[in-house]
Amino acid sequence: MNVDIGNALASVSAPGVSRGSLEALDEQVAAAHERIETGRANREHGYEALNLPDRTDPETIRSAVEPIADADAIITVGIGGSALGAATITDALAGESETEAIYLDNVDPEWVSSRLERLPLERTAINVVSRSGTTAETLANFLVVRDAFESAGVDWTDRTIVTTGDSGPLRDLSDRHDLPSLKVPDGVPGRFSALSSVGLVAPAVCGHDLEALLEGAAAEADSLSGSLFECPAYAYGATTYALDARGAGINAMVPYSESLETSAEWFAQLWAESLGKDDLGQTPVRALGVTDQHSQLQLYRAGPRDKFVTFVTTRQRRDRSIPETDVEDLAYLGDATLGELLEAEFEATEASLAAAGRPNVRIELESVDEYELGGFLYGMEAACVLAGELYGVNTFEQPAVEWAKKATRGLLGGGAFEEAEAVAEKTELRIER
Ligand SMILES: O=P(O)(O)OC[C@H]1O[C@H](O)[C@H](O)[C@@H](O)[C@@H]1O
Repeated sequence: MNVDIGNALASVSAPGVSRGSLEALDEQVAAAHERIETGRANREHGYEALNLPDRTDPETIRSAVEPIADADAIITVGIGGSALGAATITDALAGESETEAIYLDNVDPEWVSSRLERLPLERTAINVVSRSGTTAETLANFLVVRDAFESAGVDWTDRTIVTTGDSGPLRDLSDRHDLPSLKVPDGVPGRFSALSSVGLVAPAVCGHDLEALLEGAAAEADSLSGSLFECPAYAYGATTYALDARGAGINAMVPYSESLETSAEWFAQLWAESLGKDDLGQTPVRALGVTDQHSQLQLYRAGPRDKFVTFVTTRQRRDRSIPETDVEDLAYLGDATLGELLEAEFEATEASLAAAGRPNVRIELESVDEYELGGFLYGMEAACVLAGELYGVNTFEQPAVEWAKKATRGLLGGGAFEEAEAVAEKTELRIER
């Protein structure tokens, strides 16, 4: 991936970063890079994620999924980092596969039921994914999916692959039923595990090129260097950190490609859960170009100067002509294609923010294919690790999510948790019709 930070410079936007400030920040980037490289060399928790292009073996994943490789659909039962990486890849590449990839990463009963009812279960595979093996939503959904298969008279054990840690309920289930299984990589937090057994099972069943994904990631890994002026990933991570330090605490992730819509959701977890600590961090907003020009652009161009926009663009895409029209005012469209219209809208939106002095950064991909996608995933992970070093936070833990889990468990009678008692003490001020 390439990055263009020109519209984040102080000469263009407010808040903005001066070239001098970037040069000063580059010294911290160099130190952070040293720390990152040491962490990678020692395979330290979290930093190990940046070794995945070398550590992940596509053959191991492909042979594990071989028994279900002929599936017409694959249900991935997981949540957070155990679903979003795979979903980003299969949604981005959906046009290249006949296999339907769906993700059960919520416990909305109507939604789960409607998804299951639409599937030919006898030709559907299941990948249940959980690093801990104890995530309530994942286990609950797996029990529901298993029951649906049994009720339909389909042997779920023939169609299930488990991705989990060395121990825990899912590992026990896998052993008990002698299911094909893959181990989640040690030292890699879920939100950094897209390029591993956690994120590559559904893409493998969908027939996507795992080697190309990892080659793209490896090329991005090779670009990591001690200067933000030589490394696109670090340029992005450092610039977002510097913009936040100057008041742009909201980062709107706006891919100009429908196939990258899910990547904004993946990015939101990566950025929020890695950097949102010690009263620090940036708020990621999931958005989509051109669509959100008609919903959020007004705020980005004329609202508070507390945000910046990250555009993700692609140079190549399948195109389609816009037919001629007899509507005089729209005649100009008849000479264009949809791709030309999308590009013109992106350039116009990018320029409209710059004209209003609103910071924005462009991430450029050649196209949406496995190689470029692997580079993008890796690049954003490396940018996040760098930003975490600059913020001085613990990028790889997420202690704040535990409170609600304990409260949930207490509310369902899973043990005595003071968090559950706190739920009952909610302050109320109800306004009713
Ligand atoms: O893979 P699992 O152990 O099921 O965890 C799934 C997700 O839930 C956790 O609460 C964390 O917030 C996420 O970082 C993680 O990806």
